[in-house]
Amino acid sequence: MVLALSDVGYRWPGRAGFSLTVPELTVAKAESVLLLGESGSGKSTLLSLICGTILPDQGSVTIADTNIAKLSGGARDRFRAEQVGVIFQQFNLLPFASVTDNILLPLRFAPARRQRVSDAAATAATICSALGLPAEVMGAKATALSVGQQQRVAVARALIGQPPLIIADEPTSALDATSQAAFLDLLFAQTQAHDTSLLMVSHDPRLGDRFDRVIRMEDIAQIERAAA
Ligand SMILES: Nc1ncnc2c1ncn2[C@@H]1O[C@H](COP(=O)(O)OP(=O)(O)OP(=O)(O)O)[C@@H](O)[C@H]1O
Repeated sequence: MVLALSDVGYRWPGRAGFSLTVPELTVAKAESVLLLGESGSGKSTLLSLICGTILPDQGSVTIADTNIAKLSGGARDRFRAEQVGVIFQQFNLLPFASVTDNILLPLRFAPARRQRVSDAAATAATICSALGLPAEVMGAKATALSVGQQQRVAVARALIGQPPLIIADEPTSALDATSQAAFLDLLFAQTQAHDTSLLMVSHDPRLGDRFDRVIRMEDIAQIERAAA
């Protein structure tokens, strides 16, 4: 398994009203999984647990056979950079850095991932071209791009150096239906070419037929929500 959660429990510090429990969640190598859930059902909390930006109060989150809670903070940051490509809802690009520098950013913290890329700038350009980004934009600042182009840069940054797992948090929410379909075509072409596992979060069930498996927050997690 590329990703395995077992008996995970989490409560935000100081927020007694909300708790999330996930008995089991797995994603296999090369598998694509769509995770559906209502707003407030804990999807972002779950992704933070998977990325190791928060640690479970109980249970384990295992990526590529490593329990991420067992790593020290710095080692966990490096491990995440090596193993996980993340596409956030807001893309989180560095606004004043060039497109190329934004894409190469995760490699700075991930020597093994860096080693899979012999010529980093050329690889960034190849991925961008596969994602339909014109070569002229490579030197442009991220802020100069359209939303659709920024989204492709975020995808290229997640894909570079072939991390085994891609986590995507509502990456299509800013797009119309046609652009959504085109975006998923590009994303799947890349993940399938490299046997990359994909866990994507959305509230849109219409995306489901593109994925190997669709799961719902209410089926995999128990959420406790009490009035504050
Ligand atoms: N950083 C945080 N600190 C404290 N509480 C938080 C934090 N992030 C989320 N929560 C709380 O956790 C609960 C679940 O929120 P979460 O963002 O995980 O849900 P979601 O399914 O991702 O929602 P949405 O689809 O609206 O993004 C909410 O009660 C929220 O207030």
